[in-house]
Amino acid sequence: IKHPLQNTWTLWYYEPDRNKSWEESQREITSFDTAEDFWSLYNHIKTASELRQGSDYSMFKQGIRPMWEDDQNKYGGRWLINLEKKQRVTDLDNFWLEILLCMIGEAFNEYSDDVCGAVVNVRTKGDKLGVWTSNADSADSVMEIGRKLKERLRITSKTTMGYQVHKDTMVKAGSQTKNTYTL
Ligand SMILES: CN(C)c1nc(=O)c2c([nH]1)N([C@@H]1O[C@H](COP(=O)(O)OP(=O)(O)O)[C@@H](O)[C@H]1O)CN2C
Repeated sequence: IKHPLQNTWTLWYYEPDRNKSWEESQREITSFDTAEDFWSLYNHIKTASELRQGSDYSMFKQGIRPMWEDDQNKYGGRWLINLEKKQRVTDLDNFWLEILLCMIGEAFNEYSDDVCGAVVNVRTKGDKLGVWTSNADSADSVMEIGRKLKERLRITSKTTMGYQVHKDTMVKAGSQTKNTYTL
């Protein structure tokens, strides 16, 4: 039999389309709830570094849409990892896979329930990885999730990680958003 996961996860794909709104451009691909089905999906699709620039993958718990406005996201924020351009070849795909495995493997111990999902933004100006949590005010939860991420991704001080509250990002989208926590 297949190995069941604690949660069901949904993969979304975003590609910019001038004829559609941002929300309409978010496409739900498929959901899975076993380790085997995760791997067959992962091995079937392009890696993040193979996507067109401007595209995103998002993987969220089933029922949570990959957007600030979702009830599960609106009081939360994200741990954001900004990559250097050259890290697309060396780190992007490894970091993204490691984040996916942390999530489906519930690696954040008692704080795994606060994890909503993760987003990878493939951008000319530098790729970004975000892990979204549901409550920006739970400092211990946010910090423990950040610490575990840093550990599992083996992120050194070279790569910065900051936690941004979605409410702040929404109003400052495009310019620099302040980090409420940093690691
Ligand atoms: C419901 N709704 C409209 C809505 N809900 C959302 O949740 C949401 C958006 N809109 N986003 C839009 O994408 C632009 C680029 O952000 P980016 O994170 O791709 O980053 P770049 O500026 O492309 O690097 C954002 O400026 C925002 O317009 C982003 N976003 C998460």
